[in-house]
Amino acid sequence: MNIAILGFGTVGTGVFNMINQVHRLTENLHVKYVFVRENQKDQLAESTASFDEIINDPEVEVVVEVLGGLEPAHQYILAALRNHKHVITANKAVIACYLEEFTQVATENQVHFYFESSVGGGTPWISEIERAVRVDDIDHIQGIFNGTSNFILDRMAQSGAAFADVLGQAQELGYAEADPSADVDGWDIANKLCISCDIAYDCFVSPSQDLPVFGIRNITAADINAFARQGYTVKLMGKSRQIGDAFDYVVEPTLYPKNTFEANTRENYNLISLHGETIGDLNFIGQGAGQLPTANAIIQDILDIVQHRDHLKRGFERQLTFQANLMKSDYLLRSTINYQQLFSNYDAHQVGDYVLVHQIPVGLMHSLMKNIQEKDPRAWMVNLPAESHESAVQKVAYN
Ligand SMILES: NC(=O)C1=CN([C@@H]2O[C@H](COP(=O)(O)OP(=O)(O)OC[C@H]3O[C@@H](n4cnc5c(N)ncnc54)[C@H](OP(=O)(O)O)[C@@H]3O)[C@@H](O)[C@H]2O)C=CC1
Ligand SMILES: N[C@@H](CC=O)C(=O)O
Repeated sequence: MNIAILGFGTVGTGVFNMINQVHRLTENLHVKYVFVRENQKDQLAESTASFDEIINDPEVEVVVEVLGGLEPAHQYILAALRNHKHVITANKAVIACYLEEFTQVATENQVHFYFESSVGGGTPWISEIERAVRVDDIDHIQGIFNGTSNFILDRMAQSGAAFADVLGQAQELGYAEADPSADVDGWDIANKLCISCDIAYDCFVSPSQDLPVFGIRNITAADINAFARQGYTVKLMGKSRQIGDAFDYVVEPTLYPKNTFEANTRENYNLISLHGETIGDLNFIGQGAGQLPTANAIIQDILDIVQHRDHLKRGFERQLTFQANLMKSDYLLRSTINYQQLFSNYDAHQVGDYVLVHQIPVGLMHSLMKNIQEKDPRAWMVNLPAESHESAVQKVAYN
């Protein structure tokens, strides 16, 4: 099978090397083209800077898109599908925006559009949601979906290193996005959560700036230490619940006691979970970022095409309504501004360096936080899930 790889960065290089060096089922795979920028076209025998050469070559059956970003990735994927090439991509930003369109164009042209590596890196997550929904309605998705932010939080907690230094290490290791603000501000998780909801709920969820998304840019060593001293760990989580015809969706730092799976998810690993009616909770752990785990998942998709293992096709026909305030929760907020008036309708009081806000609707807390950050850009908040709550509040806030 002839393959073209679009992009020769961290992931593209990994796919190229694995196909050429790892001879198990990959021995019948052949990389015919590697699409690069004009000034890099002499890099390899397979390099080309002409996308047209690739899509007009009838010998190319599979196009692997690992350029990143929205354009030209979006147009290249559509052109490849329309030229009857199967497309595999790790690019969650473009999938989150255009999955509905890609699915439709792939179906019209009788080719496959596969994207296992886009969520969870090497962790088999998309394929397991697809299996789960054959039997169950999934009503809850939650997880550590971003390797870079988990690496940063873990290294800061373990070694006391500064945020900027650890981010630099994540970039050197190939975990971070080209623009790492997507990793630290939560938007990479937002994209991954959209894709997961699309498949789990069969309802296309478009990423938008209105979604409640809050990251770890403002976390300090003092925050991490305050929680760690009492046995709690901060994780940047993506969460969604579906209740009746409504669903919610949130990305936020969250506090976990040290004996939980979440607190023990280290380095660049992801821990992603779903809840189904009959299966109960299912947890998946694996490397969520990095060259070889991601390339591995891409090659699994290629082999699914070779072996005619068709993935689930979703029509995105369900009409679910997004409700930012579907759930209430407790938050610890650190800010220099006077919060009294903002939280006057809620039980909110100062405990140590933080304000504890009880049982506030999640979407409302996020929109109030946006207001707070207009006056205090360094403000930060962390969610306290019910299961962490009792002991966390008492220990963290009062010590
Ligand atoms: N790294 C990881 O762990 C994971 C990454 N992903 C996703 O995989 C994709 C690729 O990531 P990664 O390999 O890390 O990113 P890189 O930035 O390392 O690689 C992207 C490559 O594509 C090139 N490129 C971008 N635009 C063009 C263009 N228009 N024409 C030619 N070449 C272009 C870049 O060149 P230049 O540098 O000159 O811009 C770069 O060499 C992204 O969508 C990412 O989100 C998914 C899972 C894990
Ligand atoms: N930047 C992403 C790469 C994988 O999706 C991450 O850190 O998780």
